[in-house]
Amino acid sequence: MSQSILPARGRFITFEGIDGAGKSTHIQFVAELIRARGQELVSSREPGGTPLGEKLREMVLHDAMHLETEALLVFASRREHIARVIEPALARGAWVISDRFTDASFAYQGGGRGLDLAKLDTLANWVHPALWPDLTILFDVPLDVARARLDATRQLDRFEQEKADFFLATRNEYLRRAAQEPQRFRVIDSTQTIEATRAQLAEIIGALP
Ligand SMILES: Nc1ncnc2c1ncn2[C@@H]1O[C@H](COP(=O)(O)OP(=O)(O)OP(=O)(O)O)[C@@H](O)[C@H]1O
Ligand SMILES: Cc1cn([C@H]2C[C@H](O)[C@@H](COP(=O)(O)O)O2)c(=O)[nH]c1=O
Repeated sequence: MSQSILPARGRFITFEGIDGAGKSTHIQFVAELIRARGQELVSSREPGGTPLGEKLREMVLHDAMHLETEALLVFASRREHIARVIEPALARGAWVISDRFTDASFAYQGGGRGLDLAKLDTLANWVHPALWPDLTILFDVPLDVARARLDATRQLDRFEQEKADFFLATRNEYLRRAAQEPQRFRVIDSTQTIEATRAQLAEIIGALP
């Protein structure tokens, strides 16, 4: 009788933080660290990561909508992302890094917009009952630092135009989740220099089995 040997499941790593915290700056660096380990890597983002998800992203970032519509759209994008990108990649042994995942929904829709966290739990349990990141790297900065970085660089989308109390609540919800799940989260002080952050990231990725 022949025995099939399945590839070991890949790892799923997510990056989180308020807008301007610096996560996008560091994702390419982490991707290179992982590829240097000889791993196949899929680098993606949310909302987005699939053709349909990217259309939903445009709506979520630019069109005014009810806060529950916003939550449903980010989870619709996520459902597609998991089915078409994340699960197939993990199943064939590839590692997946995603610029944001469900922690962003808890932080932005829950913390920032004030949507009942129990509704977000329901959506998360429906859309991905058995999938959570193996590691979540949270880039943490005070609001004034994030705001100065954003103002210096770009045209602001619907979230980036929000006021300080929105980002304060978003950041607090991220930190609350990180404190609740210390085994999954690594919190990086993103007020450090880019070089110091890179050194910390190299340590974190290097320590992964
Ligand atoms: N440690 C740092 N020190 C100084 N500037 C930084 C640091 N990290 C990032 N920046 C700068 O801040 C700006 C915003 O960074 P980045 O785009 O990575 O933020 P982000 O968290 O991905 O934001 P968003 O989620 O809105 O895309 C960039 O111009 C980047 O060069
Ligand atoms: C996944 C997800 C994202 N958001 C928000 C957070 C950001 O403001 C944007 C994405 O932009 P980025 O600069 O590429 O990070 O979308 C959200 O509100 N809820 C979510 O679940």
